[in-house]
Amino acid sequence: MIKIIDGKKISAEIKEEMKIEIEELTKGGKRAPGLAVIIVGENPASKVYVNSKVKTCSALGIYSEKYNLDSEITEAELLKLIEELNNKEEIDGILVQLPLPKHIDEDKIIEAIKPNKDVDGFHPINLGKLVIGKNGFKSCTPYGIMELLKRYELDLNGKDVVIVGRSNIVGKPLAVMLTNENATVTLCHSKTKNLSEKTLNADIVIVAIGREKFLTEDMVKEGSIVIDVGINRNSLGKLCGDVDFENVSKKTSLITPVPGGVGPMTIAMLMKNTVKSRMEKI
Ligand SMILES: Nc1nc(=O)c2c([nH]1)NC[C@@H]1CN(c3ccc(C(=O)N[C@@H](CCC(=O)O)C(=O)O)cc3)C=[N+]21
Repeated sequence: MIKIIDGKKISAEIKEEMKIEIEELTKGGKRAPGLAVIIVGENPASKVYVNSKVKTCSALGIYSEKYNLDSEITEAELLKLIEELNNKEEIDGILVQLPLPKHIDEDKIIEAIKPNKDVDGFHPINLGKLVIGKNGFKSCTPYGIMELLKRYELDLNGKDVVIVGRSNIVGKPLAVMLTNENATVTLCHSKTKNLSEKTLNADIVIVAIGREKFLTEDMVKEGSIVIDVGINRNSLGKLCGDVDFENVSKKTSLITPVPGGVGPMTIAMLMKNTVKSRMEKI
């Protein structure tokens, strides 16, 4: 029998816990947490994610504002909106959905968000705090993966973890988080030599590169744990991860599915960061 790590179930539990926390806050006469979500342009996938974030907010009692901006908006106009939201009392978190159109500098936008409202955890200040082990916002996807491992009571002490993919929003921060929990991390990427040799020796393999069926069964050790961060559409338009689930799952002791694995955790941790931001102002 395939043993899965059920991100959908765990994210539902986390959301339920937060809902109660928010109810208590507002019952005490305090303002609810507030999240502003900004989307630029008409990317259909981005729209789906943004709508799901807004829906989750309302299910939990989080106040939200959604800004649908035209793809032609200038960088200066977007910066102006961020500045307004930085100064807006009822907004605790600001999320600018990525990717942005090419004429807008993503780094500049991220850096304009006040670090104490950067619930995505993408600002250099928050990434820096993570590296030195200080309290800041953690990027939602790696944070969600850490929470999954924790709630499945998987001991990371001295474990060999291989991450494939070195993005600033998943691979790199995840390598730091796992290191902070005493795992031995190997961060692999497109220039890595003998990748299979590394993944075959790993207790845990985490793949975040965005290529369907990239991780195959000949690349994993019997009894290992596999975490799939990929979100791809296959030729039939079906959502799939970076792992050849059908075959890899025959060897793993635990594996995350796509959908229903890491994805729902990303949204849950965004909500968690928004609540944290609110609580820190009380
Ligand atoms: N500033 C910013 N922050 C983000 O956090 C961010 C972003 N930009 N740009 C795009 C990526 C992608 N992302 C996902 C969130 C939830 C699911 C999710 O809930 N997935 C479901 C399925 C959803 C479906 O059916 O399409 C699942 O895996 O079960 C997936 C992907 C957040 N992102």
